[in-house]
Amino acid sequence: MFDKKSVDYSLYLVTDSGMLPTGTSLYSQVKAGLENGVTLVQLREKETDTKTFVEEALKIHELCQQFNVPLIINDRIDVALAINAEGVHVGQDDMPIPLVRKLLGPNKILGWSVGKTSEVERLAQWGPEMIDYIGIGMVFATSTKKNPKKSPMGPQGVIGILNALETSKATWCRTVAIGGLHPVNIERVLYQCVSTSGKRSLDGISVVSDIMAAADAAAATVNLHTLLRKKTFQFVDLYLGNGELKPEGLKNVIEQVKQNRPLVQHITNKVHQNFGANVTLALGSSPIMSEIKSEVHDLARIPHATLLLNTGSVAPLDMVQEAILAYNQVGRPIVFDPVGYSATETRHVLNDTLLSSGQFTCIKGNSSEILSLAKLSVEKMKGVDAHTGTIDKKLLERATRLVAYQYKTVVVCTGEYDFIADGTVSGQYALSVGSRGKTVETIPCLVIENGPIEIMGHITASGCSLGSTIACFIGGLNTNGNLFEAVVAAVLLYKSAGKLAAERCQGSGSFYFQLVDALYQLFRDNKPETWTANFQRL
Ligand SMILES: Cc1nc(C(=O)O)sc1CCOP(=O)(O)O
Ligand SMILES: C=C1C=NC(C(F)(F)F)=NC1=N
Ligand SMILES: [Mg+2]
Repeated sequence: MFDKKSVDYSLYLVTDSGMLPTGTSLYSQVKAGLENGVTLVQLREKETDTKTFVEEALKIHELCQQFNVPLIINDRIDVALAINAEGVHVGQDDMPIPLVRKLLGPNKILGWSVGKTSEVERLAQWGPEMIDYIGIGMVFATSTKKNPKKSPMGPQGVIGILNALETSKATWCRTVAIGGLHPVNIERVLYQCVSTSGKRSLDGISVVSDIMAAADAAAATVNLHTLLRKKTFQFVDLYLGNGELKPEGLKNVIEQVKQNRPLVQHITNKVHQNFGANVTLALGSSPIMSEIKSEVHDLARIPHATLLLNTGSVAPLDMVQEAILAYNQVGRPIVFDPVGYSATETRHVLNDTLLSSGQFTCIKGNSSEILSLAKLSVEKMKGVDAHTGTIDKKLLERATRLVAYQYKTVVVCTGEYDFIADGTVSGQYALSVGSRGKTVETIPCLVIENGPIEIMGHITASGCSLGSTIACFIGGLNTNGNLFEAVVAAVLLYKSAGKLAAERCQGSGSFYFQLVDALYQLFRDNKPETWTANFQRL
């Protein structure tokens, strides 16, 4: 008898004979999968009559046994018992779990579809004898599941389920993600989907169409298997270090920007466009304010191209998502500015949709945007720290660290103080074991206490143009340039220029121009030792 505690959930094929390419069969697709690394199979046939289902199940079971791979039957407990399959997978609307377990006995695998944290709390109450694993989904939109009753949760929704498993102490429960999983997004899912404590990551991924609808199911499986064995997601062609900052580092960043004159594509709001273009020019870089879907792949391929995505823009969603895909595909950086993150439901949904559409290199926001991205709110924390009018620094540091860790990017939280945290954990990921010691508390983080520049808030697009500055500095790096260093340099330069301009100006009008001049001068001088802004490590 096989031991259900030793199941390998890493590459879980769920069948569907409704999408088979001509010349293939259910049997041939499953066989190709098993020969190339599938570790678990689920027979899921919604339209088949019982007689055919049982015949198929017997054949597929016999095949799985040749590879010593367990077979799970979807929904049909009677068929599972009839053929003595290794387990059953049921959904929320199928037979109640305690009854399924009663029919199966203790030694068979029982899997459950889970999409909400309340369902996790339920399974925890049932205890370790009940649910063995959960299918967390759907992660992304998929046409495979007919009339779905739930909407895509994205990698951040998966993190919420992993956190709920920890909170409810369901340590025995294994996890696979499912829904729209393909090579284009699997590394990002494995990289981001770690519980916030760092203790737990996904035990595997589950696919239907990537293999079942593949003309070459063997090649599709090999590709998936390779991604699962990789340990690093090099999502951008930069050095994702562990926060080290070399003494000459800041000077070195600007040298590279001067040398490489990066192209910075701005997809941004109307008010920021002109100022952002001028800031980009002042920083020896070349702006392009294109929102044309059909040229975005060409732009992304221009050497040192970088995307600045500011969601105050009204560019069509499909064009923005194409831009994210284009820059991710060529490993070029994207700076994301989630303007008004949750000020309105519309913005909340739009920003969450974009945040689950690709891997960002840097997220820059003001304190209220970062606090809401971290799902922390001043109100919620008010009881803890009676703060004196300004949001307390501990809360902002925590929020910056959380967002960096959960989205695996560098995060800049701007305001009275600027916090910068590096959640990229060197691009590392691993199945099941979590982050192996890299936690929210231990990722690199620093604060720039430049003192408030009151007048900064009196001109348009001052925050947005910090985004342009960060994009210029990241984009200007040579391959393997230090990402964290470039972001720190950008914020230090920007704040120092702001301070200089505030001293020189006679009002908000001249501040606008003094700021561009100050950026221009400090950039060309490239003497970081003269900059007035400085940082403290946290
Ligand atoms: C079977 C199934 N369950 C889902 C859930 O969200 O519970 S999504 C899904 C279909 C996944 O198919 P594909 O890999 O082709 O996107
Ligand atoms: C609806 C489903 C959700 N998840 C899974 C699996 F990934 F296998 F756990 N299988 C299903 N049939
Ligand atoms: Mg079902």
